[in-house]
Amino acid sequence: MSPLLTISDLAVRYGNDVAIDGLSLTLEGHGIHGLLGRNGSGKSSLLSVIAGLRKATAGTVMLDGQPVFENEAATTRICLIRESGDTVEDSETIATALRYAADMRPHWDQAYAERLLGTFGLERKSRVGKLSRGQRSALGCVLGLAARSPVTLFDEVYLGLDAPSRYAFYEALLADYLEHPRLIVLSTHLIEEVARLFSDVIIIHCGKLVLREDAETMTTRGASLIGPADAIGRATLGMNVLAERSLGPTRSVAVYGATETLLDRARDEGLEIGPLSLQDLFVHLTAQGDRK
Ligand SMILES: Nc1ncnc2c1ncn2[C@@H]1O[C@H](COP(=O)(O)OP(=O)(O)OP(=O)(O)O)[C@@H](O)[C@H]1O
Repeated sequence: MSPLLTISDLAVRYGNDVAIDGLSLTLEGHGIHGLLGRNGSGKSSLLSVIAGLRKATAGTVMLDGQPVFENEAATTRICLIRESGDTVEDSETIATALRYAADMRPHWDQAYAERLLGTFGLERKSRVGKLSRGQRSALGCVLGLAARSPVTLFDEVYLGLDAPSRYAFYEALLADYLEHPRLIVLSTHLIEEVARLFSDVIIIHCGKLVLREDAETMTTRGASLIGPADAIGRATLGMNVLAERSLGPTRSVAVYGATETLLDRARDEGLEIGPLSLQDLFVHLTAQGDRK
């Protein structure tokens, strides 16, 4: 059965610090969801509440209609791999970490885990406490992928991984997802590197949901327009202008929610129309608004 994750009016506070502020979101079926947000926007807090590791201050997280917090039936179906790489005690070996994961994870694939160790150059007998930061992250990738959990959450797992290892992770994730579709959430700051993996994108800012859109729609709705300032002014009437910049008489704008009709108007004005990358869209959408 494909999972249904329902997050309703979620709030997470640490004393007076608001990490998540009335966020509602439904994730259904299979997909690789990109979770984007600036530093301190609440990604890790959100993921740890989804995984049932932290109690929400208010609101609920339900998996297939059941609350996840203090509910083993739900939490065994959710695997969160955190940026800290806190998988097992430092004194344990990688082999032990794999054994624990095999005990905890009903869909664990030991042969796949062993292959992934080879991919990331990890040794079964190595002590976790002696791993470098990147090797710790690689172990997190192995544990998260081989768990094959119906809901798999990767929270900035790439920290410390070098570029070849990050690309190996992306390739493994995509190949394994295609063979074993599941609900994956990947939080990342390396947007351009992973954008191609996302089936949809969730952007949060100051603990609130700013945008949730499937990746394909997102690329068709965003555009950059360049041309004379007066023509830009006429063409962008009715468009959602996220950012603008002037260079002498020329102006460039980033717009979101552009329909074909509006873009036709921009073409008629002789404007140069280009794509808006996910990274640019993210930067513009999260450029304003300080946490209170
Ligand atoms: N244990 C904690 N105690 C107090 N405040 C916390 C704690 N953990 C997080 N916060 C605060 O909650 C807010 C959200 O933090 P969170 O770690 O969820 O953000 P994030 O989006 O994962 O950030 P980053 O991208 O920098 O890792 C921040 O303001 C942070 O200072």
